[in-house]
Amino acid sequence: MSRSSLAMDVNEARAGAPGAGKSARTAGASLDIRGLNVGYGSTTALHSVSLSIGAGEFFCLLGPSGCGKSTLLGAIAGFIPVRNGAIVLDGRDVSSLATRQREVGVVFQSYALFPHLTAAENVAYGLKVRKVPQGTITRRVEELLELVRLGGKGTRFPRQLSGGEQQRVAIARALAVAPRLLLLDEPLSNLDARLRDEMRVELKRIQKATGVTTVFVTHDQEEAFGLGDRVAILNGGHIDQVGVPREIYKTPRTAFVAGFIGRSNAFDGVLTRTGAEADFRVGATSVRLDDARLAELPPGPHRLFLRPEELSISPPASCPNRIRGKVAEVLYGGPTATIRVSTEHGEVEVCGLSENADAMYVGDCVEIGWQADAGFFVNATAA
Ligand SMILES: Nc1ncnc2c1ncn2[C@@H]1O[C@H](COP(=O)(O)OP(=O)(O)OP(=O)(O)O)[C@@H](O)[C@H]1O
Repeated sequence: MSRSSLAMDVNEARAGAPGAGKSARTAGASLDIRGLNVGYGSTTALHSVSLSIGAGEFFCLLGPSGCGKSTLLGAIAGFIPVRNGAIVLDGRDVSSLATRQREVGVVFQSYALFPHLTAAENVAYGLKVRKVPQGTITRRVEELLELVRLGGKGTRFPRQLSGGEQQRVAIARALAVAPRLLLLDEPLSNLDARLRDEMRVELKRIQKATGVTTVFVTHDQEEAFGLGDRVAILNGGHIDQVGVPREIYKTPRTAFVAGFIGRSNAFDGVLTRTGAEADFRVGATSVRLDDARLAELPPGPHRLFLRPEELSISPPASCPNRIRGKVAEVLYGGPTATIRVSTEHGEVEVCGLSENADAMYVGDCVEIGWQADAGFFVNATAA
């Protein structure tokens, strides 16, 4: 189905929705969240959260349990009142509007389908409530069921559909009223690993086809990185970092993000400067760093984080950084293997191709190396 035919249908579907007409030209709205404070009684769940999400963007909110992801989504949807701040959709402050007037579609972890309605009737529900003409409803439901690859299954009841199919009905139902914003709260976490992978691909396809701005909540880093054009990391009701997945992985801005995203080895060292000379030492080991990075670091203590895949065992002679250790554990993981090595700086995790670990055994003496541009430092003031 082409994007233009969907967009045309979107306009028709939206004709029955409040505020129809003038805002129906593009499928997705831009979203600005400004200084949002949200709480429950004496608990403050969101502290002055600000975010800008572009029209048509697939944006992920990622963070551990209790960091405020669902609260933020609920506030955007209009389910949870805000104490301060503004939620602005395409330049219009919607903070005090009811959910229905915000033109948002919501999909939850539990599909929340009406069990006594068929898949098609579930998808049609919002359109019926909005008194959209029956002909438009029939056409739109058919198109949406095709979009989520459920063509021909419209007459089935939810109990006659698999978990993945039910979730696709829930997505089609949320899209039926042509929302400007699609909000998804851990929608894949009830599915098994294989189905979850398939649904990720489907979701991305559906989002690109409709162009609807999407905010997706998850605690699963792989999911957020796989789906999100950009990702925000929430920590205790604050946003620690917003960026494209690669930027967040390669250059975490806070110690929390460094610890939460991926795995890393931490080396505590001290930088000293004597005239133009700078020396970063971890214990007695002098660590070679890129000149540009060295220039940015003030004298004093710093923690160098190195990803397991940035380290190699038996590095080439040209490798500027190397430490010795003893293999403590070899963990086979299919294409890659993780080797834990005991060193004078503590246990270090190295990840590489498993074929390189085939002849490695616990107790072997090894050398670990890394390049001068490997790893990252966390800004002390942001940590
Ligand atoms: N109805 C409520 N009443 C009181 N406190 C609440 C309520 N809902 C959430 N909270 C608190 O607000 C904070 C944020 O909760 P929220 O559900 O938004 O986190 P989350 O990141 O979505 O967590 P999870 O991943 O476990 O769903 C938590 O401290 C939580 O205990």
